[in-house]
Amino acid sequence: MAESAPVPKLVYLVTGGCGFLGEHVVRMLLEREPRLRELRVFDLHLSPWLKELKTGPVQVTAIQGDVTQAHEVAAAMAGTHVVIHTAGLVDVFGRASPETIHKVNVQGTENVIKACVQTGTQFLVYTSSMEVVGPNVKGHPFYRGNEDTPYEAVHRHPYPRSKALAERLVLEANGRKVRGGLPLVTCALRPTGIYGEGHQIMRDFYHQGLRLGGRLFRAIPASVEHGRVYVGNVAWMHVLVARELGPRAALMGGQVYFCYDRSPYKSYEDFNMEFLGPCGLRLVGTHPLLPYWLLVLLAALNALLQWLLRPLLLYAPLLNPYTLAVANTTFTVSTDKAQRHFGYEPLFSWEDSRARTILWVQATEGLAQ
Ligand SMILES: NC(=O)C1=CN([C@@H]2O[C@H](COP(=O)(O)OP(=O)(O)OC[C@H]3O[C@@H](n4cnc5c(N)ncnc54)[C@H](O)[C@@H]3O)[C@@H](O)[C@H]2O)C=CC1
Ligand SMILES: C[C@@H](CO)CCC[C@@H](C)[C@H]1CC[C@H]2[C@@H]3[C@H](O)CC4=CC(=O)CC[C@]4(C)[C@H]3CC[C@]12C
Repeated sequence: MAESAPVPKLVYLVTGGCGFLGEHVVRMLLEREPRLRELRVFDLHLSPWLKELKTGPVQVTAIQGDVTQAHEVAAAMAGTHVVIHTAGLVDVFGRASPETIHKVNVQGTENVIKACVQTGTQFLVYTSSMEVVGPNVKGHPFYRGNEDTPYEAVHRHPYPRSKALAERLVLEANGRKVRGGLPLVTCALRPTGIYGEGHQIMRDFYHQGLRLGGRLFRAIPASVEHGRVYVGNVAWMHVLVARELGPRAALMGGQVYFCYDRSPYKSYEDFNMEFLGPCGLRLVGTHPLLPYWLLVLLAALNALLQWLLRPLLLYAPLLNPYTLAVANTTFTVSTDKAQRHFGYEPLFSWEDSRARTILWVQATEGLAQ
């Protein structure tokens, strides 16, 4: 007798579902999670593309809400089976205050955990970050590391600090009893630098290159490798984890997984040129054009200007002491933990990931910045 298709019965909620990664998670769930009955998309700002999704077989519910408001989170989560918590304030440029970053990333995560307990949601997947590990303030390289590689994770910047605190809360919550008496099963995914369709910083570099007559200038030595992962593969890992947390709770509960695929190890700038090159940009210089001490000085000057101008305007350039330190420190991942624990294989090859990203960069040409 032919096997019948599974009856869709699960309710998922994706926080931050209108963000760069969140949108890919939402679309991937609709494409590849046959057990889905309802998908709730929770975000501070709802995107217009959500309307297009409402015509399929899965009920898509858009919920405008704030993770820092416990009652809004609890109301949205009532009756959900799985929550994928991607919402976060991704700010390493000094746009938001450290207090706001903490509030959204840590308190927001605390609210999601509390809501799981209160409403009986049994599975929580948290989008953490490589930044939870490093690069650390000492600039130690992390070369082809895995989840068990010893590394001195010391942070001073509010963003990595908040992600580390939030990740700890999520992992500590594993096993806590939720409403109805079942244990909460949690796990954290740590993407390295995500790229792909919708990546704002890539778009910024592209427009900067266009303004500079089709050129970008090398600032970081080509020998400094930076881990990158395609957004579609990060989304796929979230979908798989959410699916496997039930059957493999004993193995996966309370675990962390780096998000990885077969994207090549390169410097941040050389990697970006994989996409920006075919779009007509050129990276000038085989070595950094400015000496490192001058970049450090410029980054410090930017930080000072940001502070001085704050009462008048928001000055938040890409270069600051923190972004320079991250870009200038080798941080690469080499692991198969996700493959061993839940059978993850990248859904998109490097060639596909590259081609999709190039198409997207080309399509952004002429768009307002
Ligand atoms: N972009 C990257 O390279 C990496 C990102 N991550 C993590 O992935 C997650 C998603 O990041 P991206 O998609 O890049 O950022 P994003 O800024 O594009 O998306 C974040 C989403 O969260 C929403 N959000 C922010 N504050 C909220 C609040 N108070 N209540 C409800 N929703 C709120 C935003 O409206 C946005 O739609 C974040 O948790 C981030 O820390 C981790 C590693 C790398
Ligand atoms: C010195 C400049 C010369 O061109 C280059 C500056 C590039 C930086 C803006 C980026 C270099 C590394 C990026 C970070 C990294 O990919 C890890 C991240 C993980 C996250 O969870 C959030 C984003 C980010 C901090 C990412 C931000 C941009 C860079 C610092």
